Amino acid sequence: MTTAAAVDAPKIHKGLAGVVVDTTAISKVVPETNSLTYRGYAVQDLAAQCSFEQVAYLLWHGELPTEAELARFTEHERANRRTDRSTQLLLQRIPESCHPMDVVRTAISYLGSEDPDEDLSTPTANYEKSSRMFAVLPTIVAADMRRRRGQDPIAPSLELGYAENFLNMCFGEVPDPVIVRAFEKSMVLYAEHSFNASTFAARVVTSTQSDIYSAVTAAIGALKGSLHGGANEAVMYDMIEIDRPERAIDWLDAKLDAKEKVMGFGHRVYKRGDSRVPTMQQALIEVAELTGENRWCEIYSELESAMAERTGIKPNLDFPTGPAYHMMGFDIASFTPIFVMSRITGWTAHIMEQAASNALIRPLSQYSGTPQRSLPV
Ligand SMILES: CC(=O)SCCNC(=O)CCNC(=O)[C@H](O)C(C)(C)COP(=O)(O)OP(=O)(O)OC[C@H]1O[C@@H](n2cnc3c(N)ncnc32)[C@H](O)[C@@H]1OP(=O)(O)O
Ligand SMILES: O=C([O-])CC(=O)C(=O)O
Repeated sequence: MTTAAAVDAPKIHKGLAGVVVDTTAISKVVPETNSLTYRGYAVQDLAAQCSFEQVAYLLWHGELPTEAELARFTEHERANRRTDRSTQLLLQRIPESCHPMDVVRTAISYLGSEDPDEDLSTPTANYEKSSRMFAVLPTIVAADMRRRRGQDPIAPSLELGYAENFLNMCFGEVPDPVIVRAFEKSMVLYAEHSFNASTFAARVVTSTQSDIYSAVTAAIGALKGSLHGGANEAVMYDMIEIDRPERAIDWLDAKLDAKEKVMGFGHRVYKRGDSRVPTMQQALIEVAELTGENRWCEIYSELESAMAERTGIKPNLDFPTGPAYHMMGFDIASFTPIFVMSRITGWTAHIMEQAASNALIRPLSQYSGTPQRSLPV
């Protein structure tokens, strides 16, 4: 028999799964057709044909830039790459024992505290702040990676494009064009993905009329977790633990028997595979062919097919990106900060969209605690 209380009980959408909370004109994820578009363009086409600067412009403006618009955009981006002295000193003081995601989170928070117009949230002000964060983040991530290696930072170049400049600041040279293109594709693929957890965190903060730096800081915190952006690091640690392709299946079975999550697999929205994986998997293969290191691709294939056989669960974007970044030469702990460098575009596009059509985000909960009672006398 259904009780009156059960009839009245609201349906709980744990983790907001399946709940549509707002509209967005920035990107569209269609799990049924395995497609993802940014402002109407298929992400695969953007990854194949566009620079990351063009995609950033597209996400913010809704249209791809003309040549003249791109020239102005690029000039502005390059002019904003440098960190100031006080940011450099701050970055040197953050303990190396902390995760590099803590460094980018702190750096963005500090940028906010330095901005005399921190609380100015007009569309123009927010666009300017977004552009600055976009331009300066690679300098911060590269300097932190080098610091942990005991190396001095390399100043940004005004001559190089976004991807080449970042790689140069990390490694002291621009690597082979295969690496540059694979890296740039990863930037395009990571840039935007509708109401994922970190973007939603940014929108929640924005909805209270807080400032853009606070919203991005919250988003960085959300991305750090291993169920979200942190998975790209976890994938590589797992692959290193597996070590050899012939050990992959036993490793996987032990994980599944222990009811542990296999990092880099599964997705809240895609249940038939992540639309971005084929493009990134191809980039991974190209990087492996260049470096001559087949081990990670072999472990990849073993895990992918055994996971499909045992659970039907497919890889997400973090699965090919982890080993690709490793072979490009990045330190594993910097993988998620690199994701931040890309997703700053999507986050800030959403922050501006939320601010332009705001409603405080405040869902309801159903109380499950002790019924009301009196204080002891
Ligand atoms: C860029 C990104 O953020 S992509 C996501 C990166 N995150 C990861 O790779 C972490 C590993 N994956 C996961 O934890 C999950 O797939 C998530 C969190 C991403 C999405 O999961 P949800 O939609 O919340 O589904 P949920 O976690 O409830 O899983 C549903 C079922 O599939 C299983 N499952 C889902 N993903 C995995 C996985 N990676 N390994 C093992 N089992 C899994 C769950 O155990 C659960 O099984 P059950 O019904 O028997 O309990
Ligand atoms: O959409 C999600 O839930 C996670 C994801 O793939 C992303 O943020 O790129």
